Amino acid sequence: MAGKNSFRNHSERKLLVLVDMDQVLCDFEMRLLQEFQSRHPNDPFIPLEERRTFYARDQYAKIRADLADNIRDIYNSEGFFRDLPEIPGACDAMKELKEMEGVDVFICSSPLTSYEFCLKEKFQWIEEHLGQEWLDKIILTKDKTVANGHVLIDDRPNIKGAIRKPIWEHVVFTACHNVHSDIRGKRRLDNWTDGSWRDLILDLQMRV
Ligand SMILES: Nc1ncnc2c1ncn2[C@H]1C[C@H](O)[C@@H](COP(=O)(O)O)O1
Ligand SMILES: [Mg+2]
Repeated sequence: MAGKNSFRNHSERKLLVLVDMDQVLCDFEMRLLQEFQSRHPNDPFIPLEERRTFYARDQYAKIRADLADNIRDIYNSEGFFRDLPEIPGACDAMKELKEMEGVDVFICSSPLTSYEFCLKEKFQWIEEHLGQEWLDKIILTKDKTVANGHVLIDDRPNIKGAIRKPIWEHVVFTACHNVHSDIRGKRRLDNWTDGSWRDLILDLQMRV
């Protein structure tokens, strides 16, 4: 009988890896801060090492309500998602993952509800940074708990949705806002550059 952490119920024996975009492949927080400082040089800002909430606007709202509105205006602007910088090593790791035997990798991202630019620009970012063939590897959903996979690599510490116990193991990708979060026994992946992601994948593959 399959145990709690076993993946034996899956019909395919490939490891299905879901990878988030914002703050895992692309640096949402750094660009948000740079743009905020450039547009509002006289307003207080939150340095990345002092970020705590998942949504930046929630932390800015505690300083002043209008700062939260300014933050939202930035990520709703044309070009914001298209021009996000890459998290170091992310694209090389994704390309290597895609070529790994016994691994199938998908990008799993939640678009903003105000989708005017965000939706299209997520596709543009993927095409520019990873290549056209990755356009077939995109799962865009407001509810990641309904996505099927063995593992979801995502910076959001608490991922909630319609399914109370999602099928995937959530590996928390370390980000400025979650360094101090209580992740309750979940594993972390700190970066794409020190090679530890390969150990994680090997470990997960042993259980497929
Ligand atoms: N740190 C963030 N502050 C505000 N909004 C954010 C942050 N990270 C992501 N978002 C937005 C942008 C995305 O469209 C959605 C969901 O992001 P995801 O990385 O897929 O959980 O929230
Ligand atoms: Mg994210």
